[in-house]
Amino acid sequence: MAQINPSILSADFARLAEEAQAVAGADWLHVDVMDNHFVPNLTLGLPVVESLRKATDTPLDCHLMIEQPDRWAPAYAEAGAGSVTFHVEAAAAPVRLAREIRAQGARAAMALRPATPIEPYEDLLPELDMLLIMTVEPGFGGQAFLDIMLPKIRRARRMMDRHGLEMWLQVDGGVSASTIERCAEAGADVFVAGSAVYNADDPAGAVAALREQAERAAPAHRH
Ligand SMILES: O=C(CO)[C@@H](O)[C@H](O)COP(=O)(O)O
Repeated sequence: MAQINPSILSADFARLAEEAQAVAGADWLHVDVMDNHFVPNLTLGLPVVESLRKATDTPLDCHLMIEQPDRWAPAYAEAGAGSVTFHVEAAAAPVRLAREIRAQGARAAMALRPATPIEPYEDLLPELDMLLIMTVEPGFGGQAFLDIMLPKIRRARRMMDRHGLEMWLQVDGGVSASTIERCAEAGADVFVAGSAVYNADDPAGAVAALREQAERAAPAHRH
């Protein structure tokens, strides 16, 4: 089942509650936390996540693009995020961190920048509920999809299947009506979309259309 997670990075930050409600049919709301160190951009932190939690029933998928995720990630789970993603490039102890996130009752996810290979982390996969393969350099919305990431998505899905893991495979960056089918064919099942949703005249309609496209393109055995 394909899941569509609109990224509020492309929303109007002065109207976050309304913007969250505009995509009430989404599976998760993707919340990009950036610290201007791990990536060259600064967005929001724990107080905003706490407030968003109260403003919407859609579960929050927090993507931490920050240094020292070992110190901060469990607090996002405590603040009400249903899923917390840390970057492996920034984590000091990814296994311990994934266990701490799960111990707080959230799903634990690990993200890879475009240049980070998946192979060294194969043994970590059972500790995770989701793997995020970035399909742009993290930091900004509205960038062009990197189709050179498609082989990595395919390899990741094969690896998960080989280990018999039910975990989710998320893609983030440049996901739109013209790229989502290639991601779904390659094995992704959770799709973050910022500009493709929030720049649309009808954000809720864009979520539904993207989901339908992804469902249609998914390999038959994944339906
Ligand atoms: O994490 C990021 C960017 O670093 C993303 O979540 C973007 O917000 C996706 O935006 P679009 O590429 O879909 O416009």
